[in-house]
Amino acid sequence: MQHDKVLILDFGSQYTQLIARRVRELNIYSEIHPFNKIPKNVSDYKAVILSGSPMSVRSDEAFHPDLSAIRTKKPMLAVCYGAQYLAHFSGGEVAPSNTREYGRANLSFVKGGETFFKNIEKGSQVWMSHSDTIKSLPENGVLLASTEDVQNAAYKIEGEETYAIQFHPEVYHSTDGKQLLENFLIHIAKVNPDWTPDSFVEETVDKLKAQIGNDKVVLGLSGGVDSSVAAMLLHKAIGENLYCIFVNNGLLRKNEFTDVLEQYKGMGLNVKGVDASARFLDALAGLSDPELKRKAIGRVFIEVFDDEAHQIQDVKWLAQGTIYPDVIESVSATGGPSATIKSHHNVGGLPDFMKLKIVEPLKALFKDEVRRVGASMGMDKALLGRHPFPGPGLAIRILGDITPEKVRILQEVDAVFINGLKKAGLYDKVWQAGAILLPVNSVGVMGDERTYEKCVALRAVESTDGMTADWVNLPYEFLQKTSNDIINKVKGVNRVVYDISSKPPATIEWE
Ligand SMILES: Nc1ncnc2c1ncn2[C@@H]1O[C@H](COP(=O)(O)OP(=O)(O)OP(=O)(O)O)[C@@H](O)[C@H]1O
Ligand SMILES: O=c1[nH]c(=O)c2[nH+]cn([C@@H]3O[C@H](COP(=O)(O)O)[C@@H](O)[C@H]3O)c2[nH]1
Ligand SMILES: NC(=O)CC[C@H](N)C(=O)O
Ligand SMILES: [Mg+2]
Repeated sequence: MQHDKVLILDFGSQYTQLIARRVRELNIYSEIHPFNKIPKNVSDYKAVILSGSPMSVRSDEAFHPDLSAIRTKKPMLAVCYGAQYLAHFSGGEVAPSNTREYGRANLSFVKGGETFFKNIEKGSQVWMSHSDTIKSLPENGVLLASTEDVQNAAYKIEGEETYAIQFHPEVYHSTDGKQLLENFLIHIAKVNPDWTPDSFVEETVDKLKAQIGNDKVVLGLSGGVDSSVAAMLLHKAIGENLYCIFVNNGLLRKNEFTDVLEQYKGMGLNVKGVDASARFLDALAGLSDPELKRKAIGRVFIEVFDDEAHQIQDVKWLAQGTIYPDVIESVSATGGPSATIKSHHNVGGLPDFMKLKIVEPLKALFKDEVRRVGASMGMDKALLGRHPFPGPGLAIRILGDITPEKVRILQEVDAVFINGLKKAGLYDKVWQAGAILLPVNSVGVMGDERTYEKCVALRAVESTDGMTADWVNLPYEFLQKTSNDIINKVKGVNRVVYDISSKPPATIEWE
């Protein structure tokens, strides 16, 4: 059966895959292509979406593809850079904006009677991430919506099925984003929502069987959602030939090594715990640059997996629970032009000395999709509900260099915070939480004595996919009690602060 297809042209936005994923939620099939490789058969697509970009249209190197095969021939939706692009090169004006426009905004004006804004009202929350702004609309531009700071937040071109928006409908925090995509794709472009993906589990297990055959696979298992779901998929595909390795990198949460090993009992998986704390801490000694720390950790992980693979013998594959956000923030996914934000420890390829091939069955999915895949395999709710915890662990929450004493302090602080959330019934209302040890000492007074001790920050965010996030409005009473508990129980800390930054412009982790 032939499905209607949507073409997404990638200008390197962090969110391009998120556009594809929102489209997928509407049961519509889409393909992402780099902006400079527009497919020849454009007529096969029912609609085109232009993504955002780290590039500025005002730059000499601005991405400037020839869209004549698309414009006026196909319904087109231009997002952020796309919207600026249409304005800048067609008689409008784009300029650097006076104030930085990142994060939440609300529509203060919505033109009535427009299918594009069907079921979306004035006041609707939209998410911004840009530093250029559209000063004047292109030729035949008609204003469709504004926010308080952005006059030209949405426009269409009269006489065409061309729409442009400055905000990002693909991110979860644009509350009517999905509705807007539905309005454009289904009601304007008349795309048939007939693409229900075949059961991901069934399809993936078949693919894994064909790919791996009778080979042996080593899998990095972390206790987290992604690697556990990847392990279950591989277990279904290759059974006994899957060897799971859980590494203690010395940067786990308090008691996590034993707790996690305990949790896997009874799941039918073959799991081995490897304590490599000393190796990791040695590799990190003296490093304080975030990227150098991440790369050192990535390297030691691979060394440990490699050693284990040699012991098992004849291992051909290394499996990881890598998911899409790990990939997009580390490298440019479609060979396109996105910026590296931070190097996730599990991405970036294998060193030459290691001969294992990589298998990553969840690489195209987002966290909440992974959770749904896990649920469809009947996995434990508590495991699936666990907050994400980064592979480099506390190393990227101890700003600056790492010492065993700093790890101890942060493990204690983190345990007070996380156990407190659980006790207060708040854990499941938060997407991810943790504590950060700042490289700052401040003066305090305890029992009439002067102290000069560490400051910790608490971070709790809500998100669906980790790509955008907002800080959680934790009750004051809870923050008050947690702060007291931390300062009273954890020696070496005399000050607690709460992080109130959204992503973007901040990230969830501090490094
Ligand atoms: N301590 C560890 N031991 C072995 N492998 C690990 C460890 N930590 C991370 N990994 C590997 O790195 C991958 C990425 O880690 P990441 O934290 O993003 O995912 P996760 O731990 O599976 O899930 P979650 O995001 O819910 O914590 C994991 O899927 C796993 O393959
Ligand atoms: O396995 C991982 N290896 C990493 O190197 C890494 N860096 C960030 N994260 C997790 O990714 C999500 C987004 O984090 P950021 O907003 O800090 O980029 C959050 O859930 C982070 O905890 C990592 N996970
Ligand atoms: N997210 C985007 O597409 C940003 C576009 C452009 N780089 C800006 O900063 O305005
Ligand atoms: Mg993890």
